[in-house]
Amino acid sequence: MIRFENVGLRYGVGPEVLTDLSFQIDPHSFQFLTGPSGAGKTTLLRLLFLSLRPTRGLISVFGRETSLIGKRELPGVRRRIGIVFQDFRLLDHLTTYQNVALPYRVIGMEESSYRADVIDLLKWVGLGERMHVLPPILSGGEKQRAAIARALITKPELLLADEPTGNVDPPLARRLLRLFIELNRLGTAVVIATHDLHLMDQVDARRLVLEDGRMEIFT
Ligand SMILES: Nc1ncnc2c1ncn2[C@@H]1O[C@H](COP(=O)(O)OP(=O)(O)OP(=O)(O)O)[C@@H](O)[C@H]1O
Repeated sequence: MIRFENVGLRYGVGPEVLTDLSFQIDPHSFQFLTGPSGAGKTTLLRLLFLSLRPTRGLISVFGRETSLIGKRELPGVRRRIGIVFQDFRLLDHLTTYQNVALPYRVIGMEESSYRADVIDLLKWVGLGERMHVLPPILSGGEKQRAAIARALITKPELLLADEPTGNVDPPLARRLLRLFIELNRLGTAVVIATHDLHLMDQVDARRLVLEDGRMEIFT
């Protein structure tokens, strides 16, 4: 599904933040991406989401080499990937429902064709009662779940989540983890960036560990 071959990444003229990364992410797989603060987890997620290009090496996504994917094709490839950002990135002037429906709205779909899906998904993440409120009055955990629902609405083949339990208490973190596991069971490959050891200890999953720009894999 995703393949990195000797990938290196530097920002501008700075030092290499990621060095010689070679690994694969398989369809339907579940893995954590971890490592100390500043190790490059967010940078790696941005490479996976095609919002950054490697400075050397090759990345292929869904069987296509990313350097050959043109700007006009990018939205189509990205629709197959869901991403939950560390800072949620919800639009404050749209309700929870409208935020989650946004990926459909931007491609001009009729509301009647997705309304029931959006409502079902909001119920699934426990926001059935909060769908008509604006994000500024949601709690941190509710925002987190709204961001997760928005990432899932297009039924992505790959879900990327950056510290998805960073702002929530342990019971909610466990609930979110169960949600990701359930999603994975339904067929989506999942990559969760986290440095929450307690969270990782709850699942027997592959760990991609970044340290000093290099990756070690524990299966
Ligand atoms: N836009 C940027 N320009 C220059 N340097 C950057 C940029 N973004 C990140 N860096 C640097 O790249 C390195 C990796 O950062 P990154 O945010 O990917 O790490 P991280 O593992 O996600 O950290 P954290 O766990 O604290 O979120 C850091 O040294 C950071 O300062």
